[in-house]
Amino acid sequence: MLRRLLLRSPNSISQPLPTSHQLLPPSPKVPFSAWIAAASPAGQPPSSCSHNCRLALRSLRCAAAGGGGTESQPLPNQGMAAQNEKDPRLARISSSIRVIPDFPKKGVLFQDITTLLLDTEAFKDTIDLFVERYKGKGISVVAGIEARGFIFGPPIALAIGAKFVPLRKPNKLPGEVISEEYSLEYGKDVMEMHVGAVQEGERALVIDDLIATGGTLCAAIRLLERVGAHVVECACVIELPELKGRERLGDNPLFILVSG
Ligand SMILES: O=P(O)(O)OC[C@H]1O[C@H](OP(=O)(O)OP(=O)(O)O)[C@H](O)[C@@H]1O
Ligand SMILES: Nc1ncnc2[nH]cnc12
Repeated sequence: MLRRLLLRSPNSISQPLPTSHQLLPPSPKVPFSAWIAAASPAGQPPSSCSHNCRLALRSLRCAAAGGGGTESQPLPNQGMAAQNEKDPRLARISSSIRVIPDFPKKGVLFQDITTLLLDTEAFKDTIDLFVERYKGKGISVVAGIEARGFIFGPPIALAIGAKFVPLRKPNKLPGEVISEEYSLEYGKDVMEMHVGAVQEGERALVIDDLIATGGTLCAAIRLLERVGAHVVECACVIELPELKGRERLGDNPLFILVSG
């Protein structure tokens, strides 16, 4: 699915990485240097941002189902999300994410968070936004999805006083596991979790970098629910709304920072 035409940047690590989320190139097939020149200055949202990279800090449409937290520890609803959309940190986060067309397959617009990780302020703001939302909410487990959920999950877990549980690709965890198969935008995969890592009744947060079709997060939820945990919310840096992952999650709450 080709949603927007962007130029592919070179893979060479000697090149500075462009840090523009959803930045439209001057025209297709212009040289890479022209694309760089069109990028917004560091820390500034691209001029197209208000239209092309709408910032979204949404809680979910299923909040009414009560999945957003316990009655004593409610998570903010959509009203709070609208207020947070004005948070200036979101523009920097959005503009620090690089978009690469046709990776790993033709038609996929790949949202590359490695450029966000190079921007120390944007990376810190990303973690802070999640920590501000989840601290003091009685969450005892942060479950991070391999691979990119392993980047964002551990600092959040440490900051909110929860344990970190890795949800891994098959045959990576050495102990006894439970497994769930799931489908992806570009393939199929299996997710595994160590038996005994999460206890019945624990309150879990699921972290990943991105929701596309939602298949990955659904598999994570199934794993956690199989052992009797309560998934308080799923949280991602990026949502690709056109792939309707939010709908696939049904009543499970989803919190995201930016929309791709
Ligand atoms: O919403 P979905 O359609 O399920 O897709 C989202 C998943 O796809 C990406 O991971 P990927 O499977 O590419 O694995 P990787 O992080 O190990 O590269 C991304 O990091 C999410 O985990
Ligand atoms: N478009 C995309 N960018 C980055 N990761 C993805 N995972 C699934 N779709 C993706």
